[in-house]
Amino acid sequence: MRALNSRFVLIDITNNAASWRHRPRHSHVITMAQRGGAHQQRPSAAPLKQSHPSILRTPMIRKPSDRTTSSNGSSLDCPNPASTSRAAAASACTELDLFLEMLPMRMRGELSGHGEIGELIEVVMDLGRKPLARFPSGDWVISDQPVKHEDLLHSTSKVGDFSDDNRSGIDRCLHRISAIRNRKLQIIGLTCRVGRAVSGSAEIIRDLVEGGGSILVIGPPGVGKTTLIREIARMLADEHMKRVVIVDTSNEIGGDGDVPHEGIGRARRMQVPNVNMQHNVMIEAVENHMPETIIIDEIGTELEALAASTIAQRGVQLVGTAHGMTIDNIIKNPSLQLLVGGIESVTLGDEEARKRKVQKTILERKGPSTFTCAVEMISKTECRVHHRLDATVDAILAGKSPSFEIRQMEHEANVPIKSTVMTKIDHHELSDKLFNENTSPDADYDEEDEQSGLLVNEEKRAEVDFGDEDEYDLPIAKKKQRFTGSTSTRSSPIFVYTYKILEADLLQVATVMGLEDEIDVTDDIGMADAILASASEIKQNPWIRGIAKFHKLPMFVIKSNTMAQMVKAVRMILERGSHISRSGLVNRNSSDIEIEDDAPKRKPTLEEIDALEEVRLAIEYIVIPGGEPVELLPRRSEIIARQLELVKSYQLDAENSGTELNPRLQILPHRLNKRLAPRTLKTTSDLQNETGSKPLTDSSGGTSVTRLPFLPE
Ligand SMILES: Nc1ncnc2c1ncn2[C@@H]1O[C@H](COP(=O)(O)OP(=O)(O)OP(=O)(O)O)[C@@H](O)[C@H]1O
Repeated sequence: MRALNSRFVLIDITNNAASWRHRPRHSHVITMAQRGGAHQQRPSAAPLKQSHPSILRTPMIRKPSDRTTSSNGSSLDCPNPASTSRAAAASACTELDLFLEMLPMRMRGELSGHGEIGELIEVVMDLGRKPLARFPSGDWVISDQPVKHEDLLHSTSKVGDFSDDNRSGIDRCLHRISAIRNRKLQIIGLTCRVGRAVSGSAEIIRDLVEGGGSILVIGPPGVGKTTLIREIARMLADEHMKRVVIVDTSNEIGGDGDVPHEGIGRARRMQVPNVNMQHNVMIEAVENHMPETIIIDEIGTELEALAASTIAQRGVQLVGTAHGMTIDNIIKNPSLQLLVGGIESVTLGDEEARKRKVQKTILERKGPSTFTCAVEMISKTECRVHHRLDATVDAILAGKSPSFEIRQMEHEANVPIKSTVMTKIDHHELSDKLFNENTSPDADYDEEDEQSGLLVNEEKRAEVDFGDEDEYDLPIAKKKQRFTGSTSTRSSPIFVYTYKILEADLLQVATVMGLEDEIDVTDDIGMADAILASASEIKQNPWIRGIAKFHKLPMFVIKSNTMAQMVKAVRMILERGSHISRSGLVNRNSSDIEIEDDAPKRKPTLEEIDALEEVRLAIEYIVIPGGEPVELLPRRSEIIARQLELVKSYQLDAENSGTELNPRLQILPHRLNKRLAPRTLKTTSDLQNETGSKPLTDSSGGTSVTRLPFLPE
């Protein structure tokens, strides 16, 4: 079993992997042999190695007459689409051959001999740079000769017109060719992605697809979202005889050209003339073509989210994708919030707040979420399933841990092999959970599993995970530079090795503080300048201290993974790193450097807690992600002073927007001066004297404020 994070309770619902190897009812993996006809196996003489057995392809018919000679005398494996009709070429060659043919001759020769050519993901051609091929195993330099204008011209001449989103394709193929232009709009770079219909790729969520609910697929670029929903379209149209309409904004699901690719089966495809019209076409699909299911790739704007919610309200099953790592990203994205029902801040009465045991100002879901369930794609063969999206959103907004199921699939056979139901919980909740609960985190789930024919392990087992990987993490790009800086003038950032703290959170905080060039993360402890860990993890795993000692690294410890603590940690790490050498960063007394809470030493009153929580929620859910100001409730002046401290600890600005008798803060989406000035905490009278209704200046006295950058989706 793979190592899991200690913040999860893991209940393995499979006794062994074999119990999941049986297919869900009615399901079968469609292989090329089973589908026959157009999906027959490639003749063994085919020149290109294709390692994935379930990739749909047109049959390879190779006759001597098919071989053509290019202008430079080279022999090609496929007929030249320019000399025959594109449709004929498509049926006579594999799509990969057509893809390779689009590349300049010198690159084609090198690339087609590569051992992993069947798994090629992308070819990247940037003017004046060496052309690169991206494989699952990593990037590969195709040629030492830099890309020339002629190379780009050759490739663009082989593809269709570029639409306003700078994307194009090859007729009846699923490849996506994306252009980068210079300021004169000339093409100076191309990203050529190999598109494939991967039969069986939707087996991992077959039960959700067949269940008829709307499904939101989330994942980072390139993880396989489009491939998954293409297969869902085919599955629903061909196996379940549903009326499926695909709104194909970039022709990526159904391929380029007017006749859609066979990978979508009987599903119909509507093209979108202009990316800004995607939402119109979504509504048109429902109004004109009586679909039972609508498939839509890349819901990215508020209008598209609105159209999706309209479609869902009309009882049509919706399968859509959005960029983002987790549902939390969608909640924090103001354009996409609607997909999860929208969010509002609600102020409860004293009585209600006491009854619910929550602070007075809480965040709540505004309405029903557009999608029934959500799938967070971790990789092409692994995903997290949130069976009830609204319950997940409610849990996140209430600061609780959502329940989800992790599913894995055998790569080659596209057969689901493992499923685990998980709840992410805090350590102090852990022991209660382990000893007081004998039930699954989601009691309804057992029933559903049994109904859907999944074998459920009788002895559901709760485990604490002590592995290295955070299941809720997704990998991010990490720089691998060694810090060799001497003293005050370090040119490279300080590298932090985080332990059980999301690297993305740390980077996000650094970006918000404008310090992204000064601090970075590394997963190589040998390269790190400091370790940042959470106190609860260190309690669980005291050996981390040994590692820190061995590498002579200072260890900064935060008590909770809040943004405010992270801001303080960044500041402290940089303060220490900015004026001392690497050896100076060593924590000589080898004790942890604790990041103190901003909270007062005395026990805070309920009113204070309520007021500070109001600030935290407003900043983390509205001001930072939405870039909007938030006006807080009127408070007593001492409390406002505490709120202001907290606002400033996020490096944000605030103004007094109330009256003298009824002061209240408005948090502004401006960040304070980037310089690491010591914090000066203002008293309430300072606040009233200084601000009136004007924005507060920061401690450096500067009044110019820059707009807070939007956080990545
Ligand atoms: N199950 C799979 N097996 C093999 N290859 C796959 C699979 N899923 C996707 N791929 C390949 O991975 C690449 C990226 O896939 P895809 O375009 O579906 O990703 P995406 O998440 O939609 O990306 P983006 O968000 O950038 O549009 C493609 O080359 C595709 O052929």
